[in-house]
Amino acid sequence: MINIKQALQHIIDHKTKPPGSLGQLEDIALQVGLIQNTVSPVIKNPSIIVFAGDHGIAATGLVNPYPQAVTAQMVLNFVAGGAAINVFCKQHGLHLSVVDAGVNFDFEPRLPIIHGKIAKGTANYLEQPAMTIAQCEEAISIGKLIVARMLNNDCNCIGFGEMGIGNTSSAALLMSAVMGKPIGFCAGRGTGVNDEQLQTKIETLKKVFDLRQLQTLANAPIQLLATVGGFEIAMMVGAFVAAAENNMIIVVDGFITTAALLIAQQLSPGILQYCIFAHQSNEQAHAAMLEHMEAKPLLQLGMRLGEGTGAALAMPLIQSAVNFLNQMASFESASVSNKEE
Ligand SMILES: O=C(O)c1ccc[n+]([C@@H]2O[C@H](COP(=O)([O-])O)[C@@H](O)[C@H]2O)c1
Ligand SMILES: Cc1cc2nc[nH]c2cc1C
Repeated sequence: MINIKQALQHIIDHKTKPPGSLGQLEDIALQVGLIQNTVSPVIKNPSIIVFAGDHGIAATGLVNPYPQAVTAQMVLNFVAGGAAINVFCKQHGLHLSVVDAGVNFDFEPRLPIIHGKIAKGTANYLEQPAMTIAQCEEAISIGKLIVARMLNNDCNCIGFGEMGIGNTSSAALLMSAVMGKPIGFCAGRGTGVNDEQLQTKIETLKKVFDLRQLQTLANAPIQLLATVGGFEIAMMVGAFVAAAENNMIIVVDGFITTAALLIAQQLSPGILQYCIFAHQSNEQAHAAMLEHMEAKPLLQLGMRLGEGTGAALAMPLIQSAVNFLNQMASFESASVSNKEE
C-alpha cells in the first residue's frame, strides 16, 4: 500500500515537466495535499486576519520611531480600505478580517472589525509584566474562537498578519528568550529607527530581559508571552494553534508573526507542518528565526511592513501550487514521452 505522501509525490513527479522543475511550488503542493490528506486539495475562501494591539513600552518612545496612536489610526485605515493589505487582498480576492486585540482606542461598535479587545494596550514591561496570565489566556482563547468562526465560514487557508507600534520589540524579546540569542542580534530597525535609536532600543530591551529574567522563561511559553508579548501576538498564538488543530493552511507573514509562531510551536509541537512561510522580512533577525524553524520562505522582496502583506502576496503562489497539482496533465494523459525510468 502506498501512503498519501508517496501518492502525492508520484503525481507531482509525473506531471509534464522535468522532476523538481516547479521548485518550491512542488513542496507546497505536497504540503497542502498532506495537510488535507488528499491528492486533490482545494483552497477555500483564503483569508487574511490582521491582529492589532498596542504596547505599553511604545508610549515611552524608547524603542519605536512612530507614536503609539498610529496603531489605532492604521486600524481605521484598514476599515476604510486604504492600507497596503486592503489593496493586496482586493487584488487577490482574499477576505480580510481586522481584529482589535487590544488597541488603545475606543472603536465604534458598528465598525466592521472583530472586537476582541483585552485591554487598551499592554502594560509597559519596563515597569511590570505586559499582561496578566489571565489576560494572556483570554487572548489565546479569543484567537481560537476567531479561527473557529473562519472554519464555519468554510475557510481553510489563513494568512496571519499584525499591526502594533512597538511590537518588533516584543518579537525580539520572545525570540531572544526562546532561541537563546542575544538581544543585540534579535532587535532590528522595526519601522525604521536610526543608528542612535537602535542603540537605545537594544539597551532598553537588554534591561527588560534582565529585569524580567527572561532566560528562565525559555520553556514557559504562556508566562513568557504574558511578560513581554502583546495582545495581538497572544491572540495570534491561539489562532495558530486552532488553525493547526483544524488542518488549516497557515500562511506566516513577517518577523512578529513568526515570533508568535515560536510560542505556538511550544504549545503545539507539530504546528510547522501546517505552516507556509510567505516571505523573508527585511527585519534583520527574521532570517535567523526562519532558519531556526528550517523554513523556506516563498518570497524575498525586502518588505518589512507587516499587516499580513507578505502572506497576501504569497497566496496566489500557493493557489498555483494547488492548481498545477489538480489541473496539469501527466506524461501519460498528455502522451508526452518521459525519460526512461
Ligand atoms: O512584518 C515584519 O517583518 C515587520 C517588520 C518591521 C515592522 N513591522 C510593522 O511595524 C510595526 C512595529 O514596528 P516598531 O518599530 O513600532 O516596533 C508593526 O505594526 C509591524 O506590523 C513589521
Ligand atoms: C504607517 C505605518 C503602517 C504600518 N502597518 C503596519 N505597521 C505599520 C507602521 C506604520 C508606522
